[in-house]
Amino acid sequence: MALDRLIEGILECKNPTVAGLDPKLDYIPAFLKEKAFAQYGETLEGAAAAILEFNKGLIDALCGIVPAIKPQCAYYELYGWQGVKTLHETIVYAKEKGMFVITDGKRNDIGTTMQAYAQAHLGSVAVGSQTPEPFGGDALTVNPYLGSDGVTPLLDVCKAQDKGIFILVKTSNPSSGELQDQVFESGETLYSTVGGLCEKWGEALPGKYGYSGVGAVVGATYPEQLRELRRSLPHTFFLVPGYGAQGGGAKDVAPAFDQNGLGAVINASRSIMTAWKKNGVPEQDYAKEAAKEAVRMRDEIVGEIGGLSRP
Ligand SMILES: O=C(O)c1cc(=O)[nH]c(=O)n1[C@@H]1O[C@H](COP(=O)(O)O)[C@@H](O)[C@H]1O
Repeated sequence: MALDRLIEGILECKNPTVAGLDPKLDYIPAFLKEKAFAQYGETLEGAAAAILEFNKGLIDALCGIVPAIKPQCAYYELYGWQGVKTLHETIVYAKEKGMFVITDGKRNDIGTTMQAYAQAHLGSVAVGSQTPEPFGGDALTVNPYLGSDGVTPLLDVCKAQDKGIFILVKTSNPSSGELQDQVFESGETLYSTVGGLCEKWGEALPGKYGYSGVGAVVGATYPEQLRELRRSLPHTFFLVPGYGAQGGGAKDVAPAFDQNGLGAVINASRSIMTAWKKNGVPEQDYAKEAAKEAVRMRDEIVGEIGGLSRP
């Protein structure tokens, strides 16, 4: 089961974190942009080439330290089809380096369309006698707003292709409570109801460490909800964004973990990608500085939770 592979990567690296790759041209050192623009001009192609080099440098520096990356599709779509090609090339490169890839697409639609998203991001598609993998990520973030028939096509693809999904349960943004904290007549919140569905959907994808292939996204900015959901969702692995740039710290994310220091992977994007700018190091050292920040983040979180152990 796919999230077992993520858990194994976490245990090998002794690091329950994921590096978000949300590249904007502003984050990219001038020397990489100059090289790409000299070859392709100040065009979408030039931007996409600079992003690919930036990502490859980060992946080279982070692999072996961080078990996974999470590219957010929007930052690639921003640069048109050239950017989307870079998304694919980034996924392929990270997988070649042995990293687990969570494609952050937050996709959802009616069943037939969801089937297409599932095949695009986690599966394969028939083209004549061939069945190429369009993107090839290991897991996809998913919006549950359309209900079960928007999710079950993914479960079938996950089962057939050994992939996983992360369902938005309690997101990290300031307005997440507007809808997600609404209380039903039963007294249950919307986010806990969606959490319950994750447990149910996950029965189709059991894993060997007790966590299913249906994970939940719960923000680092809501530590109380993290604690509540960790207790109520024993088989649901958490993807926890909101550490770093959004203000979450090690103490905030600690309630996401179980007694073995497992059960969650904490994401940081900007704080890793832009560490070189924040710390004022020479731009050639951008990847080294990202790795330094990833190690600092790992040590802070592992220190807070008291280590990780194989169940
Ligand atoms: O699904 C996500 O990854 C996600 C869910 C959520 O609730 N909050 C959230 O910030 N994210 C994503 O996590 C990343 C956070 O980036 P930083 O704030 O730069 O670390 C972005 O790619 C967001 O799109």
